[in-house]
Amino acid sequence: MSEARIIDGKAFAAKLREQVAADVQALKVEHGVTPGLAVVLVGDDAASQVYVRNKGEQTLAAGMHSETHRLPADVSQDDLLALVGKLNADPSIHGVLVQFPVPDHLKQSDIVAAISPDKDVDGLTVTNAGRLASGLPALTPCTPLGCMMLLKDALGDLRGKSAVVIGRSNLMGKPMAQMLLAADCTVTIAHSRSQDLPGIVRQADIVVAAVGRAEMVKADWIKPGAVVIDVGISRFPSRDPVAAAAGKTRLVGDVAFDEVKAVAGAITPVPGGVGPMTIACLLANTVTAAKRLNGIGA
Ligand SMILES: Nc1nc2c(c(=O)[nH]1)N[C@@H](CN(C=O)c1ccc(C(=O)N[C@@H](CCC(=O)O)C(=O)O)cc1)CN2
Ligand SMILES: [Mg+2]
Repeated sequence: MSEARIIDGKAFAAKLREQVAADVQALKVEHGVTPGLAVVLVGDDAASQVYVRNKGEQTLAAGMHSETHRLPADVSQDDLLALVGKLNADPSIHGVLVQFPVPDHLKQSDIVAAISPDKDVDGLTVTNAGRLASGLPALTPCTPLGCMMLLKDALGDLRGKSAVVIGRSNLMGKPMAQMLLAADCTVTIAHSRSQDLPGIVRQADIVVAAVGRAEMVKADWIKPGAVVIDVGISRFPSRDPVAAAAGKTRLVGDVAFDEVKAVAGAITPVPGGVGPMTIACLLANTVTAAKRLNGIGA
């Protein structure tokens, strides 16, 4: 059997950003609306700083208004919620998100609950999660939205496919399962406590790994020809000791890529697979929110 097709999320995301930029231009010209995204970063987590900087740069590159609010790691919950309230009320802002993880003294669920569902471009509020689960128009979490785009591109029609999602987070596993269900897949949500995880995964035409354990999914877990989407990002010191000493890292997904690609039909790499889709979908969600807030048909 031939090796898996490598799904190029980086190229797909670049095309999506071009489409978003065209939509933004049309919104400006036809409606005088410039979509605006506000990102709130608490503390100095190294990876979050990179993601937030990329969000700001890509928002501007798409022609949108971008604001980044950096708060100290010891900010109080009240001060953070007050900022979210101000952004909810700001007519130049159509998307509001707080970058995760936040420091331990802050309560993630209360922060999410403070975001206006109309501006919830992470799709995390109970309103948007409920709307997704109910089959109503919703803003939906960016990473699973990106996974769905890659899956539809790889497979076309997903109807009747057996899909296993490994992971049950609000940001990824649960919305991913809802999106696959909405596409008429037969969906199983598995997780680190599932019994016989390899046996469950082996049934799947579509495997989405979002469990956060480096290289956990092995080749003998995969049905030959299955499409494998790897959402994991674990960071390790570079294999080159000189580079490692200089602080260089390498990224590893939840899937043992080198062995799984010999069995799968198609697979996303890490990096360059799902990751770049996250910010591209965030931009797309911000345009969707701007249209809905201005009563413009999406
Ligand atoms: N409020 C949110 N917080 C977090 C989210 C989120 O969607 N909303 N997701 C992740 C972080 N994230 C975006 O915020 C994100 C993760 C990864 C990438 C990405 O482009 N990954 C690249 C590798 C980049 C690298 O070198 O580190 C890839 O996989 O190719 C973009 C955004 C958690 N927090
Ligand atoms: Mg302003």
